[in-house]
Amino acid sequence: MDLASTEESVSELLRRGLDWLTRITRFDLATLFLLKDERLVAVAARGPLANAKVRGHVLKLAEFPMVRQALETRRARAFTEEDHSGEGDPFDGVLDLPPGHSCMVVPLCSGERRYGVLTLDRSECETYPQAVVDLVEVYGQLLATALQNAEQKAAFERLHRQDHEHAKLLESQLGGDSEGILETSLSPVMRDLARRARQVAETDTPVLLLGETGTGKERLARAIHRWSPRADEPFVTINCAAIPAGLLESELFGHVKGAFTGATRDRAGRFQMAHGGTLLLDEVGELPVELQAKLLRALQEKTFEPVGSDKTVRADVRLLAATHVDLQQAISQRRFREDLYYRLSVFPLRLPPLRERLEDLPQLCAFLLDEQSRRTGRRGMRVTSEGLERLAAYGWPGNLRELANVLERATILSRVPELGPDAFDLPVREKALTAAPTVSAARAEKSEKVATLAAVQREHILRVLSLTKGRIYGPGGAAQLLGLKPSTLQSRMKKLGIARQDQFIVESPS
Ligand SMILES: Nc1ncnc2c1ncn2[C@@H]1O[C@H](COP(=O)(O)OP(=O)(O)OP(=O)(O)O)[C@@H](O)[C@H]1O
Repeated sequence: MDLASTEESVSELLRRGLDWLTRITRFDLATLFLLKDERLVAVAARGPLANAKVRGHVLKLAEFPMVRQALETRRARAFTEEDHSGEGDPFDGVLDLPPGHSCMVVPLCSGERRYGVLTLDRSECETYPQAVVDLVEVYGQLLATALQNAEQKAAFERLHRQDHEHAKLLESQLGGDSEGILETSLSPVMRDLARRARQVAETDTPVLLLGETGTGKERLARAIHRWSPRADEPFVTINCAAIPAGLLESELFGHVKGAFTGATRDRAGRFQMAHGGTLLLDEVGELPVELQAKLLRALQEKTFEPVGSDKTVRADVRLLAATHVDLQQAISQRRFREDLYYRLSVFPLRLPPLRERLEDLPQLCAFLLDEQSRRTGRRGMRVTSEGLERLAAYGWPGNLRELANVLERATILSRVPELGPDAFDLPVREKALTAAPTVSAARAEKSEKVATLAAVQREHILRVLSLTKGRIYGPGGAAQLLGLKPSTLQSRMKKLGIARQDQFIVESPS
């Protein structure tokens, strides 16, 4: 037994074990030794002779062949006067016991495990009778079995704790663990949403998650998976907007070797990977029309053919889809199949934008700061009430994702744990940026004071820059989102005075 990890329950067991022994036989000293690396270490002692020196006494097995023999044969034995003179006394140098005193060694073994020995000593010079030795031997067996149970229980609890910690770590890495926030939300809309999500999670019904970018659609999808009977099976996601249209079919349904240039081996698609579990089709509105028919069939019949194969594959998948675009509009523009839409939208769940659930701001900030502390190493960060007021006054076009970014930036830059209003580098125009992209332009037009074209452009660029955290270049950068060349965007920004006035960090390509 690993002494360092000897758990409370084991120590308690040993203590009580020695107490019971007093009812079986007489002794002046009963000592429990546990075996560690061929040495016996005294961990507990009872009786008038027990003292601090006895506890902690160490015996090398090699120096006490009869003790070793008791352990190997698993038989208790009484020491005779002869034995003492041959091998010496285990307590020589520790106790002043008369030569030939009563002594017995009892192995503590259970199954394959050798835990140690129990020794009994009496000052009288009289060998323990065999009947007593037999009785204490049985007692030793019972004690060893109890030790084994306690050890297994401790190991099980340790494992369970580790498992729990692993699961928690994994969840937080996956961005899970926020179901609590969904369900304890102060926003009635969110609470109702969480309730409905839990209900639908129990079924295999497809769910369509709607909401602006960053409102938590993917996070809710993960929660639905975890709440579902498929929770122990894979959760697979695919972002239809992030994969070039030409590769999407093979990503979704897999391909066989030789299906196209570069297909050097068979490869399973996300549908097969998600077999038994859940597949989230993120940005489903971006799915090319040609693929939509195949998806519909995969949904209805649970079968499909990998690219380049005529063999039908079966996959049992619960489908969740998410989009921030208006699919009805996409249908009217013939970019989205109506039959697929109805199939996907059996159970739509719309996530409210952050600006419509500001009552959750304090709880969300606390949650996100805590979650980020693992990454930033800054524990105990909190937003002051003035800081919260400032955050509540902002429109959050990037929703929870933007909030997470703003908080992380503030945490890194702040020297103190309290984040006040000045800690946040929010885009200057705050509420003016609150409306969704197209709405903001429309609103500007409708407004009594009609904004100039430059003002609308400026507002739009600012909004996109705040979404990309000021990044212009690369995939997902502002230039790509706006459909402009980076150099064009930069010169337009210069003209509109954006970079200088609004202090955006504008990265240059390295
Ligand atoms: N309930 C929540 N509590 C805390 N953080 C959340 C919650 N929901 C989402 N977030 C955080 O907000 C960010 C965006 O979430 P998510 O990716 O789920 O949004 P989305 O709506 O799928 O975004 P997009 O439409 O851009 O794909 C993530 O960092 C996520 O961890």
